[in-house]
Amino acid sequence: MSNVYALIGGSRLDHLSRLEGRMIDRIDTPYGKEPVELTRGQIDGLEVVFLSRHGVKEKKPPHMINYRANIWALSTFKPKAIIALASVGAVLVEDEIGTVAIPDQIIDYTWGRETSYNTGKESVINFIDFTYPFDMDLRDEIVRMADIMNLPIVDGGTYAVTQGPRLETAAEIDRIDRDGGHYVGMTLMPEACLAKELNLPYAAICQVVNPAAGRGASANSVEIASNDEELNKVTDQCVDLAIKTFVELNR
Ligand SMILES: CSC[C@H]1O[C@H](OP(=O)(O)O)[C@H](O)[C@@H]1O
Ligand code: HPA
Repeated sequence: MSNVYALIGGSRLDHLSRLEGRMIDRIDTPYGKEPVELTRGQIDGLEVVFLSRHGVKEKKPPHMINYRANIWALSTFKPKAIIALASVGAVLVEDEIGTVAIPDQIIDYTWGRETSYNTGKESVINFIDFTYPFDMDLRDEIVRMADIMNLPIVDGGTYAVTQGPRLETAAEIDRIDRDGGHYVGMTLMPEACLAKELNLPYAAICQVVNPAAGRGASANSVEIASNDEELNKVTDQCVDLAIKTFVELNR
């Protein structure tokens, strides 16, 4: 098989209509009975495997996603890079709805999730270096491609991962702000550290869909409606940015 690149779609993208020669794989993993459904195909001559993080038919809320199975299933294709799309709330008021950010740091506030492939039965524990949670070369490539595409993005920022599925309180967002968080979402952990344990270059493209709790006009202004044209346009731009980055990496 030629080089394969992996795209993870989040709450705003559960299928990739641009895939040609589409094939569906259901991958069994050691991490639960349910196989992980992946879609494979070509875009611009490139082999792409697509994962809908929340599932295909049944939608798993962020705290119930089987992250270990998802990343394991992707790893069976030995992807050269994984780009994850994620919707976020903006902690800072200057980051308006529609802002695209390429985060470079993570603060993890989740609990009770399976965060490792270490089982306690191995003779060697895999203590990964997680100083820089995203693959910096892949991040740089995404940022460079956004520049070539003339797509405005925020280069960097800290993604705070909350447990969900409830949204945060205003005080929790104030705390995240004091801690140095810029974007808030519920899914990039443990996705990022599991990818790192398996040595898979992983980076994220985040799309702001609402001001975080207490930072916007309304109490709960999460806007994930799939019929919102402006937001859909930005999601398409994020997909385009990911695919063009893959094409560039493959040159
Ligand atoms: C009401 S927030 C919805 C959902 O959006 C984000 O998911 P994803 O990263 O898959 O786009 C967020 O983390 C929540 O899970
Ligand atoms: N909080 C947590 N996750 C989110 C948000 C939010 O405000 N918006 C989109 N995903």
